[in-house]
Amino acid sequence: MTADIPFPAPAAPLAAPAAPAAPPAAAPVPPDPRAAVSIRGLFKQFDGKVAVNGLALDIPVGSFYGLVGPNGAGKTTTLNMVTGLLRPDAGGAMVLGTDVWSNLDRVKRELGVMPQAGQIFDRLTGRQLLVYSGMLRGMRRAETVRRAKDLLAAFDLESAADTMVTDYSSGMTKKICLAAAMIHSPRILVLDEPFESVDPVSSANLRDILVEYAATGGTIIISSHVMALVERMCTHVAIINKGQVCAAGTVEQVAAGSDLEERFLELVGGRHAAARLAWLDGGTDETGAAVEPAAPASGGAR
Ligand SMILES: Nc1ncnc2c1ncn2[C@@H]1O[C@H](COP(=O)(O)OP(=O)(O)OP(=O)(O)O)[C@@H](O)[C@H]1O
Repeated sequence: MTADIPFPAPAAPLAAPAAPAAPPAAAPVPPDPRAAVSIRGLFKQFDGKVAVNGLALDIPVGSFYGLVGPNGAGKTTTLNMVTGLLRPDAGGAMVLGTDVWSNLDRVKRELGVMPQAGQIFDRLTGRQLLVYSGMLRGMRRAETVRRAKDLLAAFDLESAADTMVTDYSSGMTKKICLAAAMIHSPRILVLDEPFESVDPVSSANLRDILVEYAATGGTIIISSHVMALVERMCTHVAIINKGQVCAAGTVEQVAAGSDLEERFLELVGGRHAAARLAWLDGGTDETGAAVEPAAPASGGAR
């Protein structure tokens, strides 16, 4: 157990969130070893630009946790640091009481991380990819073959089981990536935009699989831009903006009696009057004069 290991502090002063002038900042809350994931002071910058800025969050065991935020808010960078794919500049995370960066192998056994399409061996067939993913996790071949069959059926991919993944549609690729993350029955699933490009029928099936998984005590962390989906499926949500958590809790707490999307817009801001793209009507220029179609270039093939 490594619950008492303090997370590394930044070596030099970092562009941490501005502290209020008064009252003095409270003592930092230590990470919670009972949480599925407990994040404290997570910080990452790329070329001097801060992507994640001292982020802290506790994700309870058995929750279906949605991370939402505008483009570039730092969701993927946070998930990459929590899952051991990217080393933080400062701060850290604990997974089921184990510090991520001092026990990476142990932490990885607990996690099922959905790979991105560009991170898989797509010249394997769907079935081969699943068997490979299971065996990579130390599972016996016979067991991986059995589970691969179940997963292919659950994700409606049986007819494409022996087709190379490179020939899958983007929705099918998403599904096989999710299946690959689940084959070793991890206790925590981390899914970056799992429903993107998945058709409504497959989405509904996928939702059922995830809800069933959560009912058995599994924890699911998804990032998504689809607020209605988060509101419908997730038990908890964190709104992330500019590399920090600006609200977190159960969906009801965060929505605070409003629609989650309304609340998101309220907290994140960024709405502005629609730009007038007058030329979109296709007929007039800025003076209101009719726009003539350009004459075809002369000298072309006749
Ligand atoms: N490898 C990288 N190199 C340089 N900058 C990066 C890198 N990864 C992320 N960033 C920057 O960090 C910031 C946060 O990016 P991140 O991908 O974490 O946001 P996000 O919330 O997942 O966004 P989206 O919803 O658009 O996927 C962005 O400004 C992004 O440009």
